[in-house]
Parts: sequence; structure tokens; C-alpha cells
Amino acid sequence: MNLFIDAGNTRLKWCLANQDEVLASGTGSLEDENPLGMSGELIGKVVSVAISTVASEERRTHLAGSVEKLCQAPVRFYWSEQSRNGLMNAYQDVSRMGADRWHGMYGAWLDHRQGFAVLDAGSAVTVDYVDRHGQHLGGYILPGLQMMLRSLRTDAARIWFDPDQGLATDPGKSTGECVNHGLAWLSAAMIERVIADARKLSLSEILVTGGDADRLIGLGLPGISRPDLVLSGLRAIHAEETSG
Ligand SMILES: Nc1ncnc2c1ncn2[C@@H]1O[C@H](COP(=O)(O)OP(=O)(O)O)[C@@H](O)[C@H]1O
Ligand SMILES: CC(C)(COP(=O)(O)O)[C@@H](O)C(=O)NCCC(=O)O
Ligand SMILES: [K+]
Repeated sequence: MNLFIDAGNTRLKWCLANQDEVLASGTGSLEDENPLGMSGELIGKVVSVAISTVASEERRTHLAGSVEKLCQAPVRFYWSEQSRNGLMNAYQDVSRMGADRWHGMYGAWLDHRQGFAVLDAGSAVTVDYVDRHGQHLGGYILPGLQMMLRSLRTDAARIWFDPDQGLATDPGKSTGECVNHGLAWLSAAMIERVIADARKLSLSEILVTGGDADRLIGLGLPGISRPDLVLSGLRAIHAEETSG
């Protein structure tokens, strides 16, 4: 079995899979002693490890070392590419693009050939547009929900509030409401823009992934929830690279 890991800035997402099916999946944290939270029985099944990561070089090296030791299996990292199987990256310097974005787009490209947007709502939010010819048209990088809350709390002296996960967007009447409704209101505005862009660019689907995907769908994003998008792109690329 192959172990696939999507190591973001907040969490690790993993799945254990062979060519055809996923046997197990879960989340973990690089800060934990057992970063994947996998049972010994599952770890024993791992013969190779493929990783997509946007973590710092220091965290990446730490992850590679601990996974290699834990699984006693070779670890291979996959990065952004210029093109694959008809999908074409708009970046001139593709080494600058977060691997999660490329693997998410590739996961989407395998199932949706009619043009799509990928919205990854993780530590940062990324939006990427791909037309029906497989051409990546470019995208956006925005601060994520927790990042915005954190910056309000740490960079403004008189903003005290309890964060909530509410979806209300009406004008707030206390600091807490103003902050929480404000973030929902901002997310709703982003959703409107993504919908308008998708219409303008004739993209037929919006695929949503990342820890805050459900929240965006709750705020009215008419998207298909694909929590596995990055891992499924990574699995496909690993299969293509190691077959034959
Ligand atoms: N169990 C969880 N642990 C941490 N963050 C979570 C969890 N569930 C939802 N989230 C939300 O998901 C976001 C992180 O999403 P994720 O896709 O895991 O990020 P990344 O890929 O950057 O590691 C956080 O900002 C938080 O709002
Ligand atoms: C934009 C990102 C931080 C999103 O990753 P996340 O925070 O969700 O884990 C990541 O894709 C990244 O580090 N990108 C490098 C810059 C770029 O894609 O152009
Ligand atoms: K993201």
C-alpha cells in the first residue's frame, strides 16, 4: 500500500491506498509525536510514501525524517509542474506554485473536463481557474479564516472577541458580531466574485476543498465538496510516475 500525505500549513491529511481504492484516511499534525495518528497495523502496510507539501524546508525535512522512520519506507515528494496530461500551468516559474494547488487542480482535471474553479480554503485560501482546454488561467491567494481572525486579535489593540463559526452577515452590534459577521460577509463577497468569474470564463464547476470548505458552502458557494482533491491528484501523479 502507498501512503499519500498532503502537508499544509495547519494540518497533515493522509490516505493509505493501492491503485484502485483508499483503505484508510485521516488527519494529523507535525507537532504530534505520531504525526499521522496511524495505527501500527496500518503503518505496517506502507511500502512507499508520496508527499505534497507547502510547509517550510525545515518542517519538510522533519516530516520526511519522521515518516521514513515510522514507516520504514522510501519517501518521495511531488511538486508543481509545467503541464501534465493536458493540464497546463499558467505560472512561468512553476517551482513557485504551492504543490497543493497543482495537485488539487490535477485531481479536478481528472474528473471535470468542462472548465472549473478550485477553491482551497485552508490556512490560506487559494482560487484557481482552469478552462475546458486544460489551460490554467491563473488564480488568487488570500488569507484564510483563522489567519484573518489571528491578525485582528494580535495587530489591533482594542479588538476583543470570541470567534464563532456563525454564518450571519448582517451588520454587527458588538465587537464580536462586527468581527464574526465581517468575516462571513467578506467570504460571501468572495463567493459572489468566484461565481461571477466562473460565469464569465464559462467554467461549469466550482470544486471546494480545505478545512473551511463546508463553511463556504454554508455561506452560499454553489460548489462540489471534494475534501480529497489534493490527495487524489497526488495519487494519480504517483501512479503515472511509477507505473511501467
Ligand atoms: N480539526 C481541525 N483542525 C484545524 N483546523 C481545522 C479543523 N477543522 C477545520 N479547520 C479549519 O481548517 C483550516 C485549515 O484547513 P486545512 O485545509 O487543513 O489547511 P492546510 O491545508 O493549510 O493545512 C483552519 O483555518 C480551520 O479554520
Ligand atoms: C498559498 C498556500 C500558502 C496555500 O497553502 P495552505 O496555507 O492552505 O496550506 C500554498 O499554496 C503556498 O505556499 N503557495 C506558494 C505560493 C504560490 O502558490 O504562488
Ligand atoms: K489552501
